[in-house]
Amino acid sequence: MNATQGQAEKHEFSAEVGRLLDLVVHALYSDREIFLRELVANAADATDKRRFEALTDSALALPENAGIRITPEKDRKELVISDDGVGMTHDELAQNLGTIARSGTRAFGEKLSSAKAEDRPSLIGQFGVGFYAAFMVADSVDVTSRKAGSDEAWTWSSDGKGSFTLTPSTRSAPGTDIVLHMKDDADEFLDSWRLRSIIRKWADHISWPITLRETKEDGTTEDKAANEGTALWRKPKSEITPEQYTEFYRHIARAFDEPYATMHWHAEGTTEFTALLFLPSARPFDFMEQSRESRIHLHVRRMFITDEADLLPSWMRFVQGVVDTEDLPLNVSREMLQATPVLARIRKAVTKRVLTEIKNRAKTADDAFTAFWENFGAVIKEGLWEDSEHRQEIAGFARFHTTQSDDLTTLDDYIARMKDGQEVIYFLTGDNLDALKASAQLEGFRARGLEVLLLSDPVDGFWPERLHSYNDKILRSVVYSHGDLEKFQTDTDETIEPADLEKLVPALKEALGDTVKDVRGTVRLTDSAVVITSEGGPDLAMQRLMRRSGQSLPEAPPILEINPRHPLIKALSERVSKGESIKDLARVLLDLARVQEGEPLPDPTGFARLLAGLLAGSAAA
Ligand SMILES: Nc1ncnc2c1ncn2[C@@H]1O[C@H](COP(=O)(O)OP(=O)(O)OP(=O)(O)O)[C@@H](O)[C@H]1O
Repeated sequence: MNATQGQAEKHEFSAEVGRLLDLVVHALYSDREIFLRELVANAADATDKRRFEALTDSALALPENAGIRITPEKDRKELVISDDGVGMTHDELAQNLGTIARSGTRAFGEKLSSAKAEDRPSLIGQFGVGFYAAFMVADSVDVTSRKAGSDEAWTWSSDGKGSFTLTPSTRSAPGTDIVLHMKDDADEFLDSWRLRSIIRKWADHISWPITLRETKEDGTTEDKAANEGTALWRKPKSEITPEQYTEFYRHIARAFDEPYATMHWHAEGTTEFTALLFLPSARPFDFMEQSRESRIHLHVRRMFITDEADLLPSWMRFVQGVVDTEDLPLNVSREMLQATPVLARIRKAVTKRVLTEIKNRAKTADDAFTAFWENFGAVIKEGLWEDSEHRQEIAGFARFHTTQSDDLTTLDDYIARMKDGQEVIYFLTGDNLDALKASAQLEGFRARGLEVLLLSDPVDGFWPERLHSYNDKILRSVVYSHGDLEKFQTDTDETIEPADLEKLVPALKEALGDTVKDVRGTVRLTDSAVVITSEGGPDLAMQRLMRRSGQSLPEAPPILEINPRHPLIKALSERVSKGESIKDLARVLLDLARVQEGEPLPDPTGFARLLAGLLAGSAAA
């Protein structure tokens, strides 16, 4: 199986692979055994893939005894992992094993290099380091692969130090052999008992047979079954221990945490299926960068079919697990999967069950649910935007930050705390929680004891437009709610005489020209002098978000609102009544409002110069 003929081509690893390899090998020493989990999972994926492709091309059919073979060669200090999977071409070997395609992998490298040593194993747990984990135990690795449907085989070889070679090779049948030339200190992974226990721990549920070559006392060898391969979800609940559930969850999610919730049930009736689903208790670190599709595994009569059947809405994509049905044929094609009503029925039932589980856990309102919400709330809120069927239910258990306290609140609790006469659930959206808490937009609401929801996840810019109302209470941004403020008393503004705006407003309008849409007095401010806002359409925070996500929006000048009780506005008003110019001050005032709102300045240098001039004047005075 090793390369014997032809010229070796030398290739350099992409820079990221080099760095990742270095990190994986040096940082994760204590968790070395997961190399086997990663290689066996890859072998199983490749075998699944070939089985699926053979449905439409019988030439690719798997051999009768298809499986994964693990062979320790103690004398040669080699460990060989072979599969009958789909295999890789020359280009696929170079691409898959020489570059990093997933952006998450890059982020992983960055996170790992900055993590404390004791946190590293759990990071690796959250992330399948994949094939490169082999270099934790091997000085060098040879991968010989023949693509199903092709006669050509190639061997990829590397010592994991910057480059790899590709050499023409031979293999009697399609599939892949991975030969690990083990490090001196990795002998334990050539022992059958050790290998067997790792397989039991990590790969027991893989439905392909895994065999382990064992040497008998007389020196002959025997391939012995090493995994149980029974589908755990088919066993009665009473026969499954919590540890087995956890191990299965970790296997299917490639995770290290405990499941937060385990849902295991058998449905009978119009559609028959068994489901074993989990809510994770930790968020995979690259979760927000992963694709938006649910990855629940669909099996038909125990046989893995696909993880692309979209069995749950994408706002539930954190759910992990398996659905196994009797009601589809084993040779179900992708087209059929999309069209069959069976899948639609299963999807409905499974979604309902997960929703009920989350709702029940939300009712307990304990720390575990808060942690769950902190991990996945930003994704769940996508459902408020796109899942019209469940929108109100999601709103019922969603949690929010507010101006009231540091604890998260529900909308029901917010409503219970509403002031007499308050009809509206107020919210403010923005980029981050601290900036929101300090926003000038909140001053008038704070002064009147009106609680405001603080929404700082990117998705918060969108869903309020579709939720409209909850329990007959309208949701509205504080940016568009200043009219409501007149209805509520505050004890701060009575004592200070407001400035006369009659001359100031036209003077500001003249000084600012078409850089503003309007200038007006406001009651929404107590501490700040000015605020900018927009009228109708998306508010300024939303406009910024939309621009950042690449949408082009027409530039609309903002409205400048001024606080008649602020000393600066009073001073300006006096200047105007004395007939003095406020041209420069007006421009600084507008830019100050922009800075406060987090808006970019159109002319930062001009602003700095003007401000320096004004400061020089006041410092000299
Ligand atoms: N035994 C194999 N047979 C066929 N292709 C393989 C095999 N092992 C790896 N590959 C290919 O190489 C790619 C990279 O493997 P690697 O384990 O590094 O990442 P991954 O499996 O895509 O992701 P992860 O392991 O991080 O979940 C795989 O996606 C697959 O295309």
